[in-house]
Amino acid sequence: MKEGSVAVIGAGKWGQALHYALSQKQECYITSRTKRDIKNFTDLQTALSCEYLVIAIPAQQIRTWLSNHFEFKGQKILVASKGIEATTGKFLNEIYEEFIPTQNLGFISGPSFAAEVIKGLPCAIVLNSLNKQLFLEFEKFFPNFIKTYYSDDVIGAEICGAYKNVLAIASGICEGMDLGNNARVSLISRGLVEMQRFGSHFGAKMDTFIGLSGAGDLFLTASSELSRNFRVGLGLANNKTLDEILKQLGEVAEGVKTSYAINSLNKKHNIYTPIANEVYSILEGKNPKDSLKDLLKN
Ligand SMILES: NC(=O)C1=CN([C@@H]2O[C@H](COP(=O)(O)OP(=O)(O)OC[C@H]3O[C@@H](n4cnc5c(N)ncnc54)[C@H](O)[C@@H]3O)[C@@H](O)[C@H]2O)C=CC1
Ligand SMILES: O=C(CO)COP(=O)(O)O
Repeated sequence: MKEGSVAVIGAGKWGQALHYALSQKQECYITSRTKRDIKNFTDLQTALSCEYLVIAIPAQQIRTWLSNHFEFKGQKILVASKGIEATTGKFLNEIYEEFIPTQNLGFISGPSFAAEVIKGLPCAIVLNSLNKQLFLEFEKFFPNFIKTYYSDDVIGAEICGAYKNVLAIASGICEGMDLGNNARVSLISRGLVEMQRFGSHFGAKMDTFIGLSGAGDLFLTASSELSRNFRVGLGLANNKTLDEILKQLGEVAEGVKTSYAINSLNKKHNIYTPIANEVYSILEGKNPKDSLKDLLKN
């Protein structure tokens, strides 16, 4: 293993933005399935031989990718994806822990649109790990335009990052239906309460929901067309089919599959999640106008 070396795995929007950020202070490799014209692009084996890996592949592909390509040789990992595995209802930390010791795992959360990070615009994120030493090692790779905070609430960060994508779809639907600012902000506020209720069931810490990982990322994603999930919501409100919307998007919108995961988890654990339920139902064909009526019922 090349000591001190850093690589990003996955050259989508977020992988490329993180590669740009992490290249400011040191050399940083990047790899993906198809070759890209990016500085320090390398093959997978070279990337996997680095000591520090930042993995930015979509949540639903992680298990297969780890099974097929990854061999643990002591690498330290920062997970950059946001989502819940739809087939199992597992949070991303649970999947990674099947392959990698907990002490070697960290998770990025917080409001951070790739499109702004890649321009070097300032932002603040959280690096979540049960191992504070890991945070200290990764922290020094981040450039001056990114402020990094530490948290040991891995499960809280994972739930916030995944749940806010579903709420961003809901907010996009609200915007697409022209329901006004009062409606959108009511939805976001009640969404935060719902996300907290869901998270507390799984042991997330309350503080996480009012910080960058929770309210921060929710406010960002649920209020901007820069969010792919928000744009999925806009499309649904305009009666486009999900297939059409995703084809046009051409990038991952994690909230779609995560809605299915949350739908299974809230049924299994009997958690009251009215907004996520309506997003799931709309994805399954319910008319958004009927969802609105149901959400407004006292
Ligand atoms: N774009 C953003 O602003 C942010 C994205 N994220 C999260 O980062 C993750 C990735 O998102 P983006 O890069 O934006 O998506 P994207 O749609 O731009 O790119 C996804 C990339 O994943 C890789 N990939 C897809 N399937 C794969 C497989 N089977 N094996 C290996 N690699 C595969 C490919 O390199 C592809 O380009 C998502 O979980 C997303 O929620 C988190 C924070 C910000
Ligand atoms: O997580 C994000 C910003 O923090 C990106 O959100 P979208 O995937 O909805 O674009």
